Order: sequence, then C-alpha cells, then structure tokens
Amino acid sequence: MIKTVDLTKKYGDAFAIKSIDLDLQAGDLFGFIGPNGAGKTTTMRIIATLLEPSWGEAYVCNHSVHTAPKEIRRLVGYMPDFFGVYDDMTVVEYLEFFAASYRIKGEARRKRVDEMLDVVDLDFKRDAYANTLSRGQTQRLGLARTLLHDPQVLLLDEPLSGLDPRARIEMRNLLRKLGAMGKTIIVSSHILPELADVCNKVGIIDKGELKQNATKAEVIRMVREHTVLVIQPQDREKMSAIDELLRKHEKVQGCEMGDDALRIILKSGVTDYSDLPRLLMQNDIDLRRFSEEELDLESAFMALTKGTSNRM
Ligand SMILES: Nc1ncnc2c1ncn2[C@@H]1O[C@H](COP(=O)(O)OP(=O)(O)OP(=O)(O)O)[C@@H](O)[C@H]1O
Repeated sequence: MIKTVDLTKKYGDAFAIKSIDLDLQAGDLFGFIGPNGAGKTTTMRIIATLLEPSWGEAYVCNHSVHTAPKEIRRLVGYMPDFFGVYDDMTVVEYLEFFAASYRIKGEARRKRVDEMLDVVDLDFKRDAYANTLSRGQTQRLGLARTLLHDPQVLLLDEPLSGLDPRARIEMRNLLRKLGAMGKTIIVSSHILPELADVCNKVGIIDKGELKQNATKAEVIRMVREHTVLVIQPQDREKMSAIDELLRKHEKVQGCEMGDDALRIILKSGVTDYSDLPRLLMQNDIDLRRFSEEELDLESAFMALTKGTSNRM
C-alpha cells in the first residue's frame, strides 16, 4: 500500500530525513514515533505529494510520487498537525465546502457529510460554528474532512497532540474504528503509550533516521538486552529460597526481591531458561507465576533514542 525506498530530504547540508525505507500493507496501522524535529512531518508530506524528496522513491498503491501525484492524492487523506477552520462556517458548511472541492455533488454530498459526522461522532455539533469547537472536536472535524473522499490511506500528523485524556481516548477509539474499516494508516506521535495500544507496526525515527521499523512486539524484543523473568511462588515464604537457588545459577545475572514476586535478570544473550522452572519444582517450590516481563513501547523508545529524548 505504502512503500518508500531510500527516501531522503535535504535542506542545504542538513538532512530532514535520510534514506527512509517503509513497507506497509493494507490494514496496517503504523505508529510513527519520534521526538520533535525527527522527520515525521517531512516523510508524511512527501508521501502525500505535498513536498518533493531530494532523492528516493515513495509509492502509494504502486503509484510513484514522481510520476503519478494526482492518482496518489485521490488515494490519500492527509491531516496536518495544525489546520485552520473558517470563522464564519458551521461544521456542516465546512465539510460541505471541502466535499464540493472533491466534486461530490447534491444529495450524495449531504449523505457523505452526514456519514462522516457520524463516524467521528460530531453530529451533535453540526450547526455549531467550526471555530467554537474544542481542540478534540476540531481534530475530529479535521479527520472527517480527511475522510470525505474515502481515501484508502490516511496520513495523520500528531492527531493526539494537545488533547485532554478523554479526547485522546475518543481519538484512539476512532483510529481503531478506521483500522477496522481496512484503511492503511500512518499516525505520528511523540505520545507513546497511547499509540502503543492501537498500532500493529512501529517505526521509531530520530534525527531523520529510522531506528527501528518492525511489528510492535519485535521492536520491544530488539532493544531488550537481558530477558527478565517474574517468578511468584505459591507460598510467599519460599521467596528467599528461590533467591538463593537462582542467584548462583550460571544463567542468572541478578535477582530483585519484590513484595510477592522476584525479578530474575538473565545474563546478556540468554533466552533459553526452560530448565529453571524444573529446578524450582525439584526443590519443592510450587509456582503461581513464571513469566517473561514485558517491556513497554515507551521504554523501548527511550532505549533507542538515548540522549535525544530530552528534546521531546
Ligand atoms: N522548510 C524547511 N527548511 C529547513 N529545514 C526544515 C524545513 N522543514 C523541516 N525542516 C527541518 O527538518 C527536520 C524534520 O522536520 P519535521 O517537521 O519533519 O519533524 P517532525 O518529526 O515532524 O517534528 P514535529 O514533531 O516537531 O512536527 C527538522 O530538523 C526541521 O527543522
């Protein structure tokens, strides 16, 4: 659906983005994550054919941005991070205005606008002036506008930015809904936990370079140097016995005692720990929990953009 090859944009001697390779399939919801100035907007604007790359290729449904920008514009809906609304237009008028610019006419236009108001849950504001909407409602209106021509691909630049917690939840649900409609979506953010929930693929970009580009689970796995196990015995009294047994085990680097479970940090590179539960059971320790600790996307991001994340 979306493919970029060696996509590069330079301003003078400075690289805004450097050799970005993306490959997204229909239905992918790609979280494009990076600090301010990392190159997210530049990448999306090139894919939307609003900016020319210095070199490299970007394709949408096999159409190149160089040779088929018109076809791409029909397929893509781009929502910038900030957009103006006209002071003297109601929500319905605003959407009808943009629907008209897509040459959607008459009854079909009214129907389309109503459908979009329904999708973004803004029908109750249809007759309100667009400039009286809250930030969350304005973002939803922007999304409705982006959806008017029924694009297959959505490029959403920081749609969560500036939203209060409730509006973020609503926008996240909306992203899920659009994903379920089969759209291919790139959504940029530096707000990580919110995106982690909704996307299936993640690209981490920093200083114009794509540091990781994989499924969410793969990114997390790649940055974890040590596997960490969480072990909880049936009997709390056995915690120190576990500590004693495992602390000196050849695969274990260290043990940390918690309230009712232990964190066992394995040595770097050790991924096979299948002998450990057996060892514990041979020593009469019944287990309530024995699992690998999950690393969240935010920690993975911090590990990958060390030293730069303070710019966020
Ligand atoms: N017109 C321009 N002229 C010169 N440099 C530019 C121009 N547009 C962008 N840049 C630079 O390119 C880099 C990438 O910018 P971009 O807007 O793509 O980042 P971003 O990840 O979208 O950041 P943000 O989250 O702040 O929107 C930045 O260093 C920026 O200063």
